[in-house]
Amino acid sequence: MAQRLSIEGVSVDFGGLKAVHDASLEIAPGEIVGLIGPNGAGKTTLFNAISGLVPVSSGQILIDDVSLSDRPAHERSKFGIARTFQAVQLIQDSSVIENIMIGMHSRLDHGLFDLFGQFRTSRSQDYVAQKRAYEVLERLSLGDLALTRVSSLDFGQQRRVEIARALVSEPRLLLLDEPAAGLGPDEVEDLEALLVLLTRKSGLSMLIVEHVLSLVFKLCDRIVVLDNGSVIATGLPAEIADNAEVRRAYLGDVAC
Ligand SMILES: Nc1ncnc2c1ncn2[C@@H]1O[C@H](COP(=O)(O)OP(=O)(O)OP(=O)(O)O)[C@@H](O)[C@H]1O
Repeated sequence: MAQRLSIEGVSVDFGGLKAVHDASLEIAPGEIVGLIGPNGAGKTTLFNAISGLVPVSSGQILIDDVSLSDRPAHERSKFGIARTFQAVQLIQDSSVIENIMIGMHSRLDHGLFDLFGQFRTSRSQDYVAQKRAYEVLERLSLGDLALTRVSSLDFGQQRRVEIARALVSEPRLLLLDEPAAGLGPDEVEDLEALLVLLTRKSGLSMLIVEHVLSLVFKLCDRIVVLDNGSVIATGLPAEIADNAEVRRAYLGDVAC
């Protein structure tokens, strides 16, 4: 099923600060797009606008031709959007499988409230949810850790669990906010292999914010560069690496 994300002239203001200014970008079905730029450029704010955590001041965010602007965050997952956060946001005292099941709520039938307003899932829904959660864990080589408490996992494994939690809602567009932050070189390689597997084999689209540029330049079909809230360049990785304005604003002499 087609799923094109279009961001058209989006601005996000915080009081007098224009965190994002008139930004436009597109992600075609199956495409992997990198969003890079210096600290404070507005990358996370744009993610938050797409996932409905901050309102846009102007502009439009569309999935195919449907505007998401007036839809609250919990409804956006029904349009096939899922995300991870810059800081790991797992319940440390709970097991891996319990954390994964939390990500399934967007797919369950929210009509099932009992007379006292308590949310109920039927036995068959519980079964389907658990089966799906185990499938995703297996896909991410986390099956053996399903019953392990999150606090006893290393950081790389916790990042993987976060991705698994985003995937159980069966998204068509995955937004990853700095998935390589805090990982060592070997873990970054593992992450790259995982992301290739998740996208290229299944047609999942991805928008990835990342400061580990070697990962972005290897993985992405296209790269969008934000600086001071504005898109200053969009292009193929080789074009971005050669772009004089991007080098001045962000890349400097970093080898890509
Ligand atoms: N909730 C908020 N209220 C006020 N200002 C904010 C808020 N969130 C972000 N900002 C400001 O908006 C600007 C963009 O921040 P944002 O976190 O989106 O940048 P970023 O590109 O993700 O940076 P980094 O690479 O460091 O994560 C910054 O000046 C930041 O201080």
